[in-house]
Amino acid sequence: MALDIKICGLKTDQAMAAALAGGASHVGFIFFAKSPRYLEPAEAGRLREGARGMALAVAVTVDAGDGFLDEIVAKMQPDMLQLHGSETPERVAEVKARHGLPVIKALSLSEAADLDRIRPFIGVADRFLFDAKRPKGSELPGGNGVTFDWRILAGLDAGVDYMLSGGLNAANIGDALRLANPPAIDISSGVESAPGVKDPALIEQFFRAVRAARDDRAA
Ligand SMILES: O=C(O)c1ccccc1NCC(=O)[C@H](O)[C@H](O)COP(=O)(O)O
Repeated sequence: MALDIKICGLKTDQAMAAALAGGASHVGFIFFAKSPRYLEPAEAGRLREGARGMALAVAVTVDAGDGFLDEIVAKMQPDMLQLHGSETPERVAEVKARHGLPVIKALSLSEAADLDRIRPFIGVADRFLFDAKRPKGSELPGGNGVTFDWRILAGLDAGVDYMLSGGLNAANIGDALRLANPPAIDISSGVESAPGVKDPALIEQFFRAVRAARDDRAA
């Protein structure tokens, strides 16, 4: 089974080049002003050009209004939108209809009961991104480098398409793939040398770890 890999929070040509060289299927850009990964839509538009035809460009927003979404779509031309706030199923449907783009809905999980929150979005969101809950004191809904108990995904209805996210890195990706067997994975701070600073060497190391884990499973 193919594994989609999203490298999120890209800000530089060097990090983009490393993500594409490793085989990223998705590249993500953050439009949340408090994030150290924030990019202006026009700059994200410039960077995403380098990925055209190689990886899908994802615009990550948090409870964004129509005006900001319109600007992002016009200046960046994303292939997908990731809604990473407290958007309702109705808002997800509205955003999809307004922009005609597939939507990834991010949901934070910490216990099996949280899986119930997925149900109202089924048939509305095109894909889910399951992340950890934000730690106390963090202003960021994502990009916190925190994992959740991947074993709760065993209770997920078959056929729910999702990206496993939250605190992944080269050291734990083997366990994550073994325990959850996700169709897609997403990583941000695990390939950074400091908040918001992607490290091409860490990106390369992550892809190597993914390949090694998959080779082990195939053997
Ligand atoms: O990364 C951010 O700064 C961010 C800020 C606001 C909303 C979402 C954000 N990130 C979204 C992502 O898809 C991250 O890749 C995801 O949360 C995992 O991050 P990490 O735990 O650092 O790998």
